[in-house]
Amino acid sequence: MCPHANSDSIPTSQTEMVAVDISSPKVNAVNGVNGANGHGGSHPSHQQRRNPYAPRASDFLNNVSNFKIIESTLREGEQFANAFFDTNTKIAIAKALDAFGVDYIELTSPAASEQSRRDCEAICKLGLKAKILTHIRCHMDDARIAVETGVDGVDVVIGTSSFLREFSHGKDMSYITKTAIEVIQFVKSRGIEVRFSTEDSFRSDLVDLLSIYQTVDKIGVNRVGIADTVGCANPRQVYELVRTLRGVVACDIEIHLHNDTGMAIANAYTALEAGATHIDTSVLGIGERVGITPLGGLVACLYAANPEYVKSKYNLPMLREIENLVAEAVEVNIPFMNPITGYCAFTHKAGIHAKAILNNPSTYEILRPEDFGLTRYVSIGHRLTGWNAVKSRVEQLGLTLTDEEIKDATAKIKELADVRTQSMDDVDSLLRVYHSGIQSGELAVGQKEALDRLLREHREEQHARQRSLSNGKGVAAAVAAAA
Ligand SMILES: CC(=O)SCCNC(=O)CCNC(=O)[C@H](O)C(C)(C)COP(=O)(O)OP(=O)(O)OC[C@H]1O[C@@H](n2cnc3c(N)ncnc32)[C@H](O)[C@@H]1OP(=O)(O)O
Ligand SMILES: O=C(O)CCC(=O)C(=O)O
Ligand SMILES: [Zn+2]
Repeated sequence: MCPHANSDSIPTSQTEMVAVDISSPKVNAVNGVNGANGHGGSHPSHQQRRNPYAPRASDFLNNVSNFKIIESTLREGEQFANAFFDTNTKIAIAKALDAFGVDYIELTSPAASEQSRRDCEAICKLGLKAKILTHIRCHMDDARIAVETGVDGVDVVIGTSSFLREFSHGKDMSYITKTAIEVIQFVKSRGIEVRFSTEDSFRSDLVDLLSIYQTVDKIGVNRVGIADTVGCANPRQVYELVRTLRGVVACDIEIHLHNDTGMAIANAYTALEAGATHIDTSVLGIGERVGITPLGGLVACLYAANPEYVKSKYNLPMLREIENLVAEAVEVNIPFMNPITGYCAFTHKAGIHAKAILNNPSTYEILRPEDFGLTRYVSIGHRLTGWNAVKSRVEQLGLTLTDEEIKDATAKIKELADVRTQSMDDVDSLLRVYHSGIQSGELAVGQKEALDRLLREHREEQHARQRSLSNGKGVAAAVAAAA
């Protein structure tokens, strides 16, 4: 079972880990989770004052708390090797993204296939709050088809690196500029948004880039786009290019970042710091090769910077549902280390962490699971556990033990966990046996042999009960068969 089941109950079916759910209001109250401890930052300005690394007033270009997401699961995401989205799946994904609150949804080119065109029209007719874009080559044939679909805007792209000019479309910069002007003016004449992007921007000549961006800005393009098509850029390069471009164009700046070297989230964050206004994402990052900036990872990163802004803009508890929807559609699992929704994103294990987390989750959490509709866990059935975590479980079970007794029981858990990880049931049984031994006077702190005997007796009793239960079932089955 995934530990993030959105429930207040203590999980019972985890086999690998004993986990204490510390999300219940009672425990929260006891540990002051909802108190004025700074966790999750209900007052970001206060947090920022205390954080020397927070954005400064002098970072006047910084858009970390003022950005738009262009969600491209239904365009870039369709380029993921496993992706095939039928019409209903596309509609379900578009509706879910809209309910989550993304600003734009980008769709595959209607020139790709007849069904792609029909799907684009169908999604435009849904009446979503998000603006619908489609993505085309810098070519009048594609533009003519795109403007007839009912989209709110068209994203136009063409390669500007020498690689793509030579081996993809074979056009030089003057042809590219001339065609870009023609396409942009045509789309604008239809009264819809238009964006112009250079593919493979980070391997393109800077003078070529700035020159074409300046030209399209002058003729009134809504946005220009930078694309790290091969995922070669690092944060410093992203910062420099966006910052330079910010000084050259007046229009909005979008950025599209591939994740070939694992930089896509960091690069997106840096782009916002440098003045980018729009970030392309896809759910789980799916796209060509290893894909682009993942929606969930970007949201985690931007939430960490300004939780109140991100909470007010997006329906965060929907993230898990959207990721499950897309993961199922493309037949992949959610990676265990996925930000927010990874299997153990909010599970704390080592005793030192557990103690501090129980006192104040801010000690080891930058994201509040509650804000994402998820649950925090402290895992205790292992040899790295500590008596503070065990004490929390003892209290959840409603048992009364002194600190000295809890430390004694913890030593036993560690001894057993040195052989194998203890399940939730194993730890609970041990604590109950320990407690009743103390209550009955059969056990005192440090009496290892007495504890071993009580545990042995408990196990034998359980086996006997199981045997009689299965015998009972056998008799019932025989009676039923005879009848
Ligand atoms: C980096 C990116 O992800 S960009 C977006 C990628 N998206 C897609 O490719 C959408 C899906 N693609 C398709 O369905 C098809 O490739 C189509 C319909 C776009 C074109 O199909 P075809 O006409 O059969 O051409 P094909 O795919 O073999 O080659 C691409 C053609 O577009 C040209 N081209 C490539 N990029 C561009 C561009 N940005 N602007 C204009 N023309 C371009 C190429 O020169 C080539 O033209 P050619 O037919 O004269 O050789
Ligand atoms: O249109 C864009 O900006 C990006 C196109 C694309 O997918 C890429 O270059 O990787
Ligand atoms: Zn891409």
